[in-house]
Amino acid sequence: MSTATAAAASTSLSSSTRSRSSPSSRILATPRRSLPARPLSSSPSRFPLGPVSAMATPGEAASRKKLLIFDAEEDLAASLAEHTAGLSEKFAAERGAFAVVLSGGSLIKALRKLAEPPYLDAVDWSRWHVFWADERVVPKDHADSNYKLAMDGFLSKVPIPANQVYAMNDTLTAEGAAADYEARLYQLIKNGVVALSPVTGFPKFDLMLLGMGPDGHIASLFPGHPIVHENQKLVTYVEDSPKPPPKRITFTFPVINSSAHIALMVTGAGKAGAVHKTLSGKESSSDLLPVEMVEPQDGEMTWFTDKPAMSMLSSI
Ligand SMILES: O=C1O[C@H](COP(=O)(O)O)[C@@H](O)[C@H](O)[C@H]1O
Repeated sequence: MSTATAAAASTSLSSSTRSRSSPSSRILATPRRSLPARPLSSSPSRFPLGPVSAMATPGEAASRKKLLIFDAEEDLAASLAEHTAGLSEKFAAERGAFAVVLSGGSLIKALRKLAEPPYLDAVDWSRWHVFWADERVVPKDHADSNYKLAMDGFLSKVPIPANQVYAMNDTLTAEGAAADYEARLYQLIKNGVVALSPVTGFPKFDLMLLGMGPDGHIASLFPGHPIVHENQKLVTYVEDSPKPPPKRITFTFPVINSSAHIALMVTGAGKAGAVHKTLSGKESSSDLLPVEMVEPQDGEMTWFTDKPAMSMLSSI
């Protein structure tokens, strides 16, 4: 486990099967398919990837989930930085680009260690292409802008070429901005900056960094909103978000679930209810929360959580 110093518990999850094993590894479920551990690159890595990533076989459809629970936020941030830097190195070596998707909210603060040594100097930032899972339809310098949040808290501190940071066009309506972002995404798929999933036919981002709201929303996909069922478009929009501001654009579930890697950062007691509903394994008669619909089709998912977020799961 890559977080040995973090006093983190590592748990592999699958929504299809749940069983118990030793308390040290606390494996709740077996992966759907067992793939041999295999190095991804012959050159030594500066950022050793954890067991989930090391087992991935590019091009093969395998869905894996891993749960990391941290005692301290510092350790979560360190692990998230290591995870991201390792994937950056892997994809830069494999395909010459690292297409990474940011969210807004508390995630950005948790990325801060990437802008510090050793990552600041060691990461090849020239390979990064940065997107947003969702954006609020406000000017880029508005306090509610996810672009501004990421720029102030992270992007301004690392040398990513400015033309590789794909912000929403803030001069358009919500509908127009979603269509514009989707058109630019199609162009970047054509150019090979973003890969295409052979499994789903949707764009396959190298890393999708997600947060989750207390209501179980991810990106701007809110519980009970019809856009959670969008299955054609890459990017859609809402004009009635229950969380302000009301107008937002968002990647759709087919895009999110086609990612090669999803890192979902969920911390705090306020999120324990949604975490419990998602991870307890109990059948629920109510509709699925958006977070429960995160299901990688062609990749791997890692939860970065803390004890307060896990507090309603007494058996974990
Ligand atoms: O509104 C949003 O909320 C979610 C969750 O934010 P958090 O502060 O509770 O972590 C965020 O992931 C999303 O990008 C944002 O637009």
